[in-house]
Amino acid sequence: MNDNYIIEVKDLQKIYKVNQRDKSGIGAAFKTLFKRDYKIVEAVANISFHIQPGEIRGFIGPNGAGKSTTIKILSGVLYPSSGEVDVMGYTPWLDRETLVKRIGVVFGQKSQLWWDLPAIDAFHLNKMIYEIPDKTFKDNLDYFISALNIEDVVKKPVRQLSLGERMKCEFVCALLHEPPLVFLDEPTIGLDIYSKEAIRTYIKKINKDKGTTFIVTTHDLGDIEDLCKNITVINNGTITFDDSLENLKKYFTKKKIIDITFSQAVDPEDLKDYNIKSFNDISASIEINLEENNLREEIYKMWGALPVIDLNINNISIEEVIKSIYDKKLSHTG
Ligand SMILES: Nc1ncnc2c1ncn2[C@@H]1O[C@H](COP(=O)(O)OP(=O)(O)OP(=O)(O)O)[C@@H](O)[C@H]1O
Repeated sequence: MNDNYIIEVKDLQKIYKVNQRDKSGIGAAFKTLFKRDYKIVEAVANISFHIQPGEIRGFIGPNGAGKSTTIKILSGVLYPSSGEVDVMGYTPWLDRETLVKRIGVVFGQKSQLWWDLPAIDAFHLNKMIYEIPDKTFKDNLDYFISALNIEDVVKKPVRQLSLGERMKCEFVCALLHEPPLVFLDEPTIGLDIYSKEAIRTYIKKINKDKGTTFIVTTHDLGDIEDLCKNITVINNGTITFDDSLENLKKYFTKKKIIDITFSQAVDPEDLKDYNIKSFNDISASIEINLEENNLREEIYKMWGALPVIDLNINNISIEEVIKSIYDKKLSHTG
């Protein structure tokens, strides 16, 4: 496989065989003891992609798209049904023990810390598990404590920490053994905007200082916009977009959203010639395609024909952009 990539995935497929029962109840349960019906779920359908060292890659998709299944295969937790995967020279499901020492995982919704113990104790436990040399452990601990400003935080029992403080400790726990590759699963879920911003700042700092590659799985598009240069979108088990965020946005610079407020209720019939994104009698959001329409003319036309009191011209939001990929209105692999 290609030495320039930290992860290379070729034609990866994962099929789950799910036990099916037509009816509920004891009778149906008894019947399945003798005759089982199975349904095949193709969670990952022959996907291929690669990631370069030092990237912060967004790996996103709607619920049930196949993200967790793919990440579990990449981290050696699951066997695939077919395909090839190379993670830092290892085949994850065959070399799990070695690979585990070279990767880190942070789950926004699952803690690796011990509830009743201070985080510093969990860090020392990880030192033993990962056989981190004394000096590396001390240097990394000093680096993270100072970078994340958690000198006092690490000494308190985890149950007394705020979610933001706990997340910082989760990061330290996952990174003390200096893994070159870290999987982040919803790293900012439940955090307030300041803590989200702080966590994103630390991810970027660690990526810059240590060259750590991060794979970020998230439904928070703020994480993607702030952190990731490249994104891979998976939907129904297939990759529908795999390129830079910049190229993704380029598709949409030809479109503008006009948010209009009316002085009185408007009949939706009066807007029938427009591509309406939302409408509620006294306000509307209208999408204008600049390749087909002249923005200036459209605005003059609206102003003349409708009781407009306020009007704002906006770019398409990242949410709209990603939604159009999820809705399969756009697919592209770079
Ligand atoms: N152990 C399993 N057995 C059977 N089907 C499974 C199993 N794990 C996942 N699936 C199915 O595979 C598909 C992909 O699931 P997966 O958990 O990978 O999605 P996801 O993108 O991580 O979703 P979410 O954002 O909701 O976590 C779904 O249809 C799911 O129901």
